[in-house]
Amino acid sequence: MLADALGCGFVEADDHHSHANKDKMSNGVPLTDEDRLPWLESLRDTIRERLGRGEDVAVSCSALRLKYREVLRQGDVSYKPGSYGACRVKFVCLEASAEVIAERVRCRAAEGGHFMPASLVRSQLDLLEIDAAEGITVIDATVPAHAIVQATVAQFRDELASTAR
Ligand SMILES: Nc1ncnc2c1ncn2[C@@H]1O[C@H](COP(=O)(O)OP(=O)(O)OP(=O)(O)O)[C@@H](O)[C@H]1O
Ligand SMILES: O=C(O)[C@H](O)[C@@H](O)[C@H](O)[C@H](O)CO
Repeated sequence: MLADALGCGFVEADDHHSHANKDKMSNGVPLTDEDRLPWLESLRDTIRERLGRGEDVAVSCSALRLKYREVLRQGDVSYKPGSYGACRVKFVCLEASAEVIAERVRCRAAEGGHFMPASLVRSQLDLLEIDAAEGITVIDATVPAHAIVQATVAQFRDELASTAR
């Protein structure tokens, strides 16, 4: 929905996970940083390729830790570590309580549509870290999806305009 609103391409980060990573998560075992590195590098390369072609892209991704986001920010070849504001790779954090998130994941797992069990939600939230200096946009994810998109686009238009090349 966000990609449509921005008129850009879309990449689902889960499509970049190896079979081994997906199997691990299906079995209720959290991934390690080592498991995640090749996945993040693959996403970084995809972002780099798209930006290199002059395209924008929206990526849905559990970029939980600052060091994961630093890999993704390298998708902008001009990125200097720590210069968050100047980076073409922007993040939006969809915020909801642990209960709301676990319930959504449970519903989705019950529909049989996803490898990720609700039992892993706690380990994901335990890893989530956002450094205030990053200036990440935080959006309330408990409102309807179209309102989330609207709020995100409003934020992104300004931010993207300021780093457009
Ligand atoms: N704004 C919303 N209001 C109510 N339910 C929502 C909202 N957004 C998503 N959901 C529901 O939450 C579940 C998970 O949503 P979705 O698969 O889009 O999340 P996701 O961020 O892609 O998850 P993951 O990163 O774990 O794959 C779905 O069942 C979806 O219908
Ligand atoms: O880094 C990870 O542990 C994974 O990317 C997970 O976060 C899941 O794949 C995601 O939450 C389901 O979409």
